[in-house]
Amino acid sequence: MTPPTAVSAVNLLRTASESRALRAMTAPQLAALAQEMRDLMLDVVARTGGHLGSNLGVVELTIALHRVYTSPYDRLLFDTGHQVYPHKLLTGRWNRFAELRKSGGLSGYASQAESEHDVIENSHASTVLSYADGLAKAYRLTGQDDRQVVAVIGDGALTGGMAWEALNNIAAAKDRRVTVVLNDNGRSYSPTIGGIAEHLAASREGTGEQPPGELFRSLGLGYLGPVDGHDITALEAALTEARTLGPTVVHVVTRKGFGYPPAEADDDEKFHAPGLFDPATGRKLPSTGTSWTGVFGKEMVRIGAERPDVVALTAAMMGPTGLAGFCDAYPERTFDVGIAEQHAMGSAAGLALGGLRPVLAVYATFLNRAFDQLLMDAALHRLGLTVVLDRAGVTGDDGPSHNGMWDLSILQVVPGLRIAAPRDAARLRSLLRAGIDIPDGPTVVRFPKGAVPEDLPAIGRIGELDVLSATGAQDVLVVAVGPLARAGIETAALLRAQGLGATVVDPRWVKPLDPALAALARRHRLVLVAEDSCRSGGVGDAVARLLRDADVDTPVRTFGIPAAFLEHAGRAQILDEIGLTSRHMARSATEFLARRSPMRWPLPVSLGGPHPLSSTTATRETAS
Ligand SMILES: Cc1ncc(C[n+]2csc(CCOP(=O)(O)OP(=O)(O)O)c2C)c(N)n1
Ligand SMILES: CC(=O)[C@@H](O)[C@H](O)COP(=O)(O)O
Ligand SMILES: [Mg+2]
Repeated sequence: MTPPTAVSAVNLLRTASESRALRAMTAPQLAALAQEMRDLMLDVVARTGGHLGSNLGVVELTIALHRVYTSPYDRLLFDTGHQVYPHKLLTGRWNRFAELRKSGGLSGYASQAESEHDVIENSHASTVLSYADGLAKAYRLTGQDDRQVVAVIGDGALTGGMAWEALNNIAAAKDRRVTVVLNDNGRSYSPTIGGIAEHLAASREGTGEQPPGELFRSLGLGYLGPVDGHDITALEAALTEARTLGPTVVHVVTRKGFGYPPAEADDDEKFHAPGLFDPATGRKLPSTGTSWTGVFGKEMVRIGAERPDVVALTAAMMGPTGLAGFCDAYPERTFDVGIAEQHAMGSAAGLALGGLRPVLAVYATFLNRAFDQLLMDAALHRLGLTVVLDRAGVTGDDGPSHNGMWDLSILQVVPGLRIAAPRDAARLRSLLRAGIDIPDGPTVVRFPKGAVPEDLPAIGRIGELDVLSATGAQDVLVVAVGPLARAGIETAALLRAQGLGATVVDPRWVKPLDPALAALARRHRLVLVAEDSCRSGGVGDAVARLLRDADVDTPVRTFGIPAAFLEHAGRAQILDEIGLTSRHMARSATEFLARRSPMRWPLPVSLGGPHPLSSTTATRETAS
């Protein structure tokens, strides 16, 4: 087969997953292909958002992988999967790449539905080696020993404990074909921390007392490297050698953001997830408004000045979780533990035992990793620590594994844990402070991704419940959790237009719920609960249980995220699709009440001020 020219080779790759086409390319053609891949990724990610630095860093590595191995017969596995854009371009998705992260378009992570070449969709770090271990065992038991299992893991993901649990097993199985490709760019978002990072740096730079890779050799693993991760020839030589060996680590040294100067110059995060930007200059488009993360970060700096016992922890996401300001102000009181949420929670328990007041900030979806530590290390010992869950609720574009939709369900069963869901910046600041002030058990404060809405003042307070509005008769009690307070208000307005009265409350603390909610519910004909979290076992179910336990038989309708993996799409689109909007809630209530019986007793007057109805001649209308 005559070697195609660079352009025709790219065209060939544009239409088919042709590792043969790749193998036929000459070095100049491969260089041209690599450049075309970088140009395309830059152009698209600048417009769609997504991951840039990590993908720019693995272009040559991915080309070499697809030239040495034959995917999908050989399995190419990628940890976290945020660096699979080159893999997608080389496996027949070049012409779809412009739809990256768009609804119905390409996922920003691996996707089995997109391609037989894709395996791990989870986007949660440090799992790839466990898949490799299991796959290799399966191939051994099913007589498919000739299938190579290649696991690409970043130096950041290698700081996750699960990776070492897997390595412990892989190292012991000399007869299984697992190649670990360690993509070492020295960074997670920011520089990777800890002894592992220091060992890798010493291996990269040939410094330190130990020979390169001693950490792996000492486990009985093979080690090849360090290899220049931007030299396709060197990469292919190492990978080809690794194919002939037992379980081996190929230590590949890459540069995050390689080939795009603004990314390479970005000392903070190397354009890890830069948002939208001008590809010509690298200038990031300013985000609109203040973010929830920003409000949290600023309040932490203020709290840090007032409370010298407050310390902060992050799992390799100092910037993304808003702790960079606290770290700048109080570096000795800030701990980046690597991508190690379980250890972060355990270390926070130790810090609390030592008399300090830890605040651990993680994305809500990654809390799942540290559930047992929160339960058995923090709650069992009634330790005063606060877990701040950013990206709580539907995030959308990052696909099913990134929605922060499980915390309000799994945390319901943690004894003594208190959970706050602020509806706006003012409540975030006050609830964060209240949470940090609770000394005898863990607290959680959760808020969504993106811009924080305007403050939404209460018109009254019943116990812990903020009353946001009370209009008309006592038909519907809307319990709106966190930022869905605004949707709750809108629901009440829509109900009013139907001649139905509604009371909207924000519980602020969703665990434990204030028992006053049951008494309030008793006075209404229907309770709606809206939560930006999974319906199964969430706040809605907790409200229903509270009412049952109080012998209140007012029906409860819950609105939240279904227990499903939601395909990637924008947040607003997803909320509409799952019916988590005021329109859906109002319609559901109206239809329900249209089928139901008469009114209940009048709303209590003492709402902390004249009942808004006292000044109007609201009529007691029942839905017709
Ligand atoms: C359990 C978990 N925690 C945090 C994250 C957020 N996250 C996504 S990519 C990343 C950094 C990964 O660093 P590395 O593995 O070195 O890959 P690189 O981006 O450097 O290629 C982090 C922390 C995650 N995906 N999973
Ligand atoms: C891969 C990962 O876990 C994150 O990088 C993800 O992209 C979400 O990040 P943001 O919500 O900050 O965009
Ligand atoms: Mg890295």
